[in-house]
Amino acid sequence: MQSDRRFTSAEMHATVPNSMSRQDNLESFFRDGKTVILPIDHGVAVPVPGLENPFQLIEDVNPYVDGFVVNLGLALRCGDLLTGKGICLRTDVYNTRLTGKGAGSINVYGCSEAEMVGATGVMNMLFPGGENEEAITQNCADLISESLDVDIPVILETLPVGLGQSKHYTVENIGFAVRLAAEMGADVVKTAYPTNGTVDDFKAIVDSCFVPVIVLGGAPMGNDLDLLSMVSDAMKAGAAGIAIGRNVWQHPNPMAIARSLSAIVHEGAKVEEALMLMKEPF
Ligand SMILES: O=C[C@H](O)COP(=O)(O)O
Repeated sequence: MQSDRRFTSAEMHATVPNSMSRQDNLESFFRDGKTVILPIDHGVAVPVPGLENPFQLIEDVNPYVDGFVVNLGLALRCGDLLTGKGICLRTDVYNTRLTGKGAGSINVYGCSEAEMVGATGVMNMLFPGGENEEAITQNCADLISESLDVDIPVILETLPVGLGQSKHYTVENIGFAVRLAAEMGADVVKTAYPTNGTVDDFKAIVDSCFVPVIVLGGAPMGNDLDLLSMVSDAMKAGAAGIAIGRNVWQHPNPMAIARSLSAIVHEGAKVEEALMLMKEPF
């Protein structure tokens, strides 16, 4: 029952200082140097069929996921569901409908809210070349600056122009966006696999980034082969893992696709093996 997940009023107002080092916080997301993160923060931006019961989803995919990206509302109501996982608090709202100016991102929370919910990371959007680039870039800088005081690592989700702008996700633009995020001080850079990019193209991007790079999935591909191949290519190129949301929780079988993605990321499974695994019982 969702109501079981509500904190009491006292718990909701209890700020728990994060006493872990920045590195320990960062490592909460990684297993053997790789990570499978499930973002479930999309409710601030797009319709979310598949996320009606996030509590059940968290339980279902738990064995295959190392960390979650959540908004404050859910983080406050998850109780101990996220225990043992990396918890990344989304600190901006990226609903373009709120800004009315295309690529939106408004900083709404910071590291104090992250501490309140026991988060081990925070995440903001960075939209180089986007309409609100100036404010969004400054928001990211402010978040990074604040994070240095409390040692909570920052994952910057860096996407040329904005969310869902795949025609702008060229090798050149993704390369710039990734490097920009790293230069600004991101601990981890999350981005899209470049449109029409080869493994070598992405490898050059990852190699020229001095912090781990993880890839997102975008809108549902509707094709397991395409999704698993993209992830396999990203890992071959040296990515540190994935933060794939809609292609998991809007998949007809979220547990199965999460298990197959984890097999590629953590066990180096080939695409064909991961596809076969989709058919295995649990
Ligand atoms: O935090 C949410 C990510 O932007 C999106 O993840 P996704 O594109 O894999 O659904």
